[in-house]
Amino acid sequence: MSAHSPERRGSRLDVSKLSLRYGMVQVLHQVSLPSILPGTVVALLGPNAAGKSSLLRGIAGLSSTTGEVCLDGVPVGQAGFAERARKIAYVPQTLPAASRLCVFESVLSAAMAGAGPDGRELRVARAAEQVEATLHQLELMPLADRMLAQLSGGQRQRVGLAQALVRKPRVMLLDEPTSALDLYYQLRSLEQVVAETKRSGLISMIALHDINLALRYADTVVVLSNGCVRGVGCPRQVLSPALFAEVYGVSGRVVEFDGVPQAVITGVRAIRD
Ligand SMILES: Nc1ncnc2c1ncn2[C@@H]1O[C@H](COP(=O)(O)OP(=O)(O)OP(=O)(O)O)[C@@H](O)[C@H]1O
Repeated sequence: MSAHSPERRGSRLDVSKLSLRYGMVQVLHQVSLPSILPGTVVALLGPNAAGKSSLLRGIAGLSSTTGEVCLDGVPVGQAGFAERARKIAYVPQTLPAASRLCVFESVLSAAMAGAGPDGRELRVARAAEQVEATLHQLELMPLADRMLAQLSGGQRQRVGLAQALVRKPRVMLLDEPTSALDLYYQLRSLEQVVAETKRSGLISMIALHDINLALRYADTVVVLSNGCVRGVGCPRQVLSPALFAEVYGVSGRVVEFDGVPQAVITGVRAIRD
């Protein structure tokens, strides 16, 4: 998958034959992806129940899987859960509302979790600087002192992104990070993710339902259906009329409008099972 020239070298991510089951139900079937290089934004697409969240959780080590997830050729499972969590940040769709922390404290605790082995005072001072920079970057400073429990769904979702970015992971797994956001913050948040991905050489894998956001921001798309990969590669090539029909059950195609690729969906093709 596509490479860029990040300021800081990141890690290559390899996902090989990843399978996941919940009880008797097989949800992912030997999912393998081409190597994902540092500085790549991957959009993870597919219909409801395709397995997008399961794949992200499997890569993060939050669900038990078979197969292999490697960073620079080393299986991430070998390093233990804490080390894996330092390298791979997973952001669920919604942060739990029940928290006694304010925004600054919640992002600070994420930064501390990702901090290196320096003395505690130094770590806190450095982490606090990083929190401030991240809150500025995501336009969250006005909310810094607000309690998480008092935020709107969209505000909480933006704080979740701040918690991931501040940790400076190698891989960021974002589960529908724009589902609660207005149009402005959908674009601004993904612009920040793309900028940080390129600047730091991390890998961002983003589950999305909005094809237009994928077309606008992703270097690569992975399309899942029934737990299998149905397409992977350059968004404009993968998102063909045949794929819209077969995977989503709709008639659609990608056109260029004012220099921006857009999906035009003209209708439902067939009633899906
Ligand atoms: N904890 C669970 N226990 C049992 N089955 C589950 C569990 N979580 C997910 N599933 C099942 O796994 C399948 C894949 O779900 P998953 O959440 O990964 O899909 P998704 O592509 O993220 O869907 P959506 O777009 O609707 O969020 C679904 O059939 C779902 O019902």
